[in-house]
Amino acid sequence: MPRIAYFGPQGTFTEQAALRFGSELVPVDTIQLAIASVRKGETEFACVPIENSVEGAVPATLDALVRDEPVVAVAETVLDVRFSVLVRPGTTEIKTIASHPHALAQVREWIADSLPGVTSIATSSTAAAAAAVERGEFDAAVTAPVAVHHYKLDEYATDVLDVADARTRFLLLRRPGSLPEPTGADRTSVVVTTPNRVGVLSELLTELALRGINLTGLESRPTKGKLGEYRFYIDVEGHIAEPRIGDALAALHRHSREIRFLGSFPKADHEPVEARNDEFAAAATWVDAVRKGERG
Ligand SMILES: O=C(O)C(=O)C[C@]1(C(=O)O)C=C[C@@H](O)C=C1
Repeated sequence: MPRIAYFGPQGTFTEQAALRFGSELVPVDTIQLAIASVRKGETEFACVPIENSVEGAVPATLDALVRDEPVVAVAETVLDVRFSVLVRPGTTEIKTIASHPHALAQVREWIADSLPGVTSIATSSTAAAAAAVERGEFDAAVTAPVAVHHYKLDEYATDVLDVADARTRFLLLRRPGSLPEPTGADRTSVVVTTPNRVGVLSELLTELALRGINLTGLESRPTKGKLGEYRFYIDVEGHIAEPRIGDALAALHRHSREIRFLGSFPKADHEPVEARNDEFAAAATWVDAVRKGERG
C-alpha cells in the first residue's frame, strides 16, 4: 500500500481527505513537511489543502509547490467543511479559542456572537489546536467534527459555520512520473513567473481564451524576490494530453520567465469538460498533410 503523508496531526480535515485516497497515512505537522516527505521519497504521496470556498487559496501550499524539486498533483477531492468547537471536560469559561487561521476566518461571526470578548489564537492546524486545548494551553479549539474522537475533549458546539456550504479542495501530490490518463473531466494546473511588462497577464489569458479553455483558478503569490514581482497559479479545465491544452501550455512557456507544471488530473466534480479536441485533431492532420505536400 503506498503511503500518504498528510497535513496533521490526527483529526484534521486533511486526514479526512487523505482517507479517500488510501489507508496508510503518515501525519506530519505542516504542509511543507508533507510535501518534503514526497520530495525525499519518504512517502509516495502527500495530501494537502489547496483552496477553500470561503477563505480562498492556502498560501502555505502554493508557496511549497514552487520550492525545491517539482511535485505534481495526480488527484483532487473536495470536502464539505463544518466545524466543532471542543473544550476540556468541565470547562465553564472560555477566554481563548484556537485553530488554523482558515478555520478561525470561517467562524469569525459565530465567535463574535457566541463567545464575545474571547481571544482567537492561530495554530498550525485545527487538530493542533485540539491537542493544545487538551494540554491546557487554550480553552477551546475550532476543529473538524472527527477531532472529538482523537482528543480527550467534549463538544461545546457542533455544525459551526458562518457561511453555509463551505468546501475545501485537497490535492494528492507525488513526484513527477507517468500522468493520470485523461478522463474528459480533468483539471490542469501550472505556475508561471512572467517578465514584468505591460499586458503580459492578459497575453497569458488570451492564449487560453483563443483555444476555448476554461480558467477555473487564478492566484498570485509574491516571488519573495523584488517587491511587486508575482507568480501566477493557473488552473484550467482539460488535460495536457489534449492538443489544445498542450498547445496552450507551450504558448504559456513562450510568455514566461519560468513555468512549472503542477499536474493534470480528474476533477473532483467529474463534470465533463467541453473540449474542441476533434477540431484540433482535424487541424493538426491538415497541417501534417500540407507539410507532406499531400494537401493544399
Ligand atoms: O487544519 C485542518 O484541519 C486542515 O486540514 C486545514 C484547513 C485549511 O487549510 O483550510 C482545511 C480545511 C478547513 O477549511 C480548515 C483548515
